[in-house]
Amino acid sequence: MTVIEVDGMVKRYGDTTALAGIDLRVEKGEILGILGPNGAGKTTAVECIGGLRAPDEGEVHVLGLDPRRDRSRLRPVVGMQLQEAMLPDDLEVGEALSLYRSFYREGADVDRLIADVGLEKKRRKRFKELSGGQAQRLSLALALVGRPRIALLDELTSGLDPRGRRDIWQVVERLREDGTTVVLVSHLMEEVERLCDRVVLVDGGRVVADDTPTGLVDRALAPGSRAKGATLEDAYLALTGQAPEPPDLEDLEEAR
Ligand SMILES: Nc1ncnc2c1ncn2[C@@H]1O[C@H](COP(=O)(O)OP(=O)(O)OP(=O)(O)O)[C@@H](O)[C@H]1O
Repeated sequence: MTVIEVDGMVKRYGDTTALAGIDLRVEKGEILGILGPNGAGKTTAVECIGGLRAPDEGEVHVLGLDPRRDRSRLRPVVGMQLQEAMLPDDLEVGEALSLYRSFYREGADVDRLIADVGLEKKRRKRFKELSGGQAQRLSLALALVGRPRIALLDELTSGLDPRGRRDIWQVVERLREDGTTVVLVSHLMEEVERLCDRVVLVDGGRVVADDTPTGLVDRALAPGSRAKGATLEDAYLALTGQAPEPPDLEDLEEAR
């Protein structure tokens, strides 16, 4: 079952075309990674899917509904982790989660969620006292507190230490076991290789590749490259035109 359908999505900010016609499908229970250089349009795409922004052109459907027009119907089933959570400065971690939990008829166990994201010792800390990584963990917990059927996670683990990253990967793996559909934006190839069933590579506001992580390596590089140790990062750099230029043979000859 297709839960997210995007057709020809265009978004402009003044003179800047952030999305130049994006098509995207996400199936139920799938973990889709969105990769791409800074400014490629990843956050804009996720914000349009989550109903925070309206595309200028094209169609977006989530569970067959319009994310903006049907926002109140989608709110209980779509959880969004944003790059920057906005909470009152003095709200404590435990209070914020209990408050958000109260918005949902059925939701996560707050104590369990706090433990899962590694915030047990910060339960009584106010939002303004959290470090960047702690605020990031809280924003993920807030996205998941209503046990959403679809989780939109923007830069899931950026700013987290290696331990924190692994904690959060386990949280996402549990979402997979529960059948939650996940869209995650990431710059970490290790994260995408570990978690994602499929990767959409966005560059310049367009989808330039859509494949499994291993399929992407095969597609981007010469046959047999994977056996020789080529990685998703190599494929990413090749597909986005960021791979280092191979040395010019004539220059090498001259240097000898
Ligand atoms: N609110 C805004 N007003 C004007 N321009 C914007 C706005 N938000 C994004 N843009 C521009 O739209 C383009 C896409 O930005 P977006 O944040 O979607 O990219 P991204 O792929 O998520 O980047 P990053 O990896 O740096 O987070 C960029 O050129 C950016 O400067």
